[in-house]
Amino acid sequence: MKIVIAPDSFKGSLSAAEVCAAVEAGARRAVPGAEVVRVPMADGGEGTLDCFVAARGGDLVEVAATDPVGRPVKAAYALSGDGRSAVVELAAASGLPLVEDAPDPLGAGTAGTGELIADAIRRGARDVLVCIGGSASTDGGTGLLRALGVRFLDADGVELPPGGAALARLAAIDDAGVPDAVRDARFRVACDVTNPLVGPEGAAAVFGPQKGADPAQVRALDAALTRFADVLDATFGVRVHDLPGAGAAGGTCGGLVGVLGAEPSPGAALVAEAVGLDGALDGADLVITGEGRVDGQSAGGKVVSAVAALAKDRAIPAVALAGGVTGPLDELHGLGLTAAFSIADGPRTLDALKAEAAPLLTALADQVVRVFVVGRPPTPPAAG
Ligand SMILES: Nc1ncnc2c1ncn2[C@@H]1O[C@H](COP(=O)(O)OP(=O)(O)OP(=O)(O)O)[C@@H](O)[C@H]1O
Ligand SMILES: O=C(O)[C@H](O)CO
Repeated sequence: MKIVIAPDSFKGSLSAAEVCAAVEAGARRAVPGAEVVRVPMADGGEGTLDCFVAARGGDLVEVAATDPVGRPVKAAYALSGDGRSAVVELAAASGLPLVEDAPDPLGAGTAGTGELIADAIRRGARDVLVCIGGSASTDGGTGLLRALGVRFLDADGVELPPGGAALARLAAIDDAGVPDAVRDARFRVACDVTNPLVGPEGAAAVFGPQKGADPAQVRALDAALTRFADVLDATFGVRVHDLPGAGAAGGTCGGLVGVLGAEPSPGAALVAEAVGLDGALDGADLVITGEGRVDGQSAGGKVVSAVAALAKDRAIPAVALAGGVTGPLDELHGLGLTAAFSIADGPRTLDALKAEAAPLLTALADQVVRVFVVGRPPTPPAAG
């Protein structure tokens, strides 16, 4: 019997790898001889680099980069063992926490993330997963793109300064200096939100305030991003104004799609692909996934739904184990989730559930796998 364990972390209590270990212990209690494959998962946010390294070997590579306001910062990305694939988290070099002491909503940029990508490409990566969200900037990803050789020019042909506000003066985008290695690379973007680039639901209006923008600055940034989108359209024939997800990380997704032809997708599906979950499911009898709380949101491109969808494709039952389970779960069932269970073994505080998460998870996995085994058709005797 083969069991694949592919959970997200339980935020605030267990990493995805710890969830795997606790579930495996329970599964082995129920079926000591089971083949168990652990595939710690993530949705493009926290923990993604660790999952990638666990699945693909390789290492974290630390780079001296530029923070959102131009200061030096050390940041890491993940490079696969074969050096061909990389995962870069935008928050590492361009995240909002880096500028808590110096918010600059108009001028903050994404250069550091571009420097990490450039380093990965220099080392041979041609498949780059960029996980975006949690940014300090609203620059449309222009800082990132500049680090890869793109130039953003005003009407006099002069390079614009960093930051989103300057894009109000954008007249031309020049990608002639982008090296072949960058052009040859495949970029995929895991976005943390589905907001469009501009307008009332856009990057500036919705996420500008948390980066320090006042209402007048939000209006200025929205107008600047609109200008950016217009020039992208005129230059590359790609319209990103209303593209779902284009507004992620201050419009970084829009810039990556427009200039590099990047492909935006929900994070968990991209991580599943990057860690090879599909292959791990070969011949599996049961998939166990999970996250801190399974709820209505879990259907929206999160780990549980991505795992359930892959399992459904192969007609493998998929069970989610979670700290809390709050319905309605109809959508998740429709996506392929067989059932979801909470680790709670009685009335408990959240703190107590978090403190006891590992042993409770082991006990629950044991019970769930026992039921699964009983419900299986008996294995036919071997031929001959
Ligand atoms: N051991 C636990 N027992 C019970 N509940 C837990 C446990 N660990 C985490 N949680 C709950 O799960 C929540 C985190 O959910 P999850 O791990 O799914 O992350 P998330 O998807 O980023 O969060 P959200 O669904 O709120 O956006 C915590 O706020 C907490 O309520
Ligand atoms: O970085 C941001 O702007 C938010 O996390 C939305 O992507």
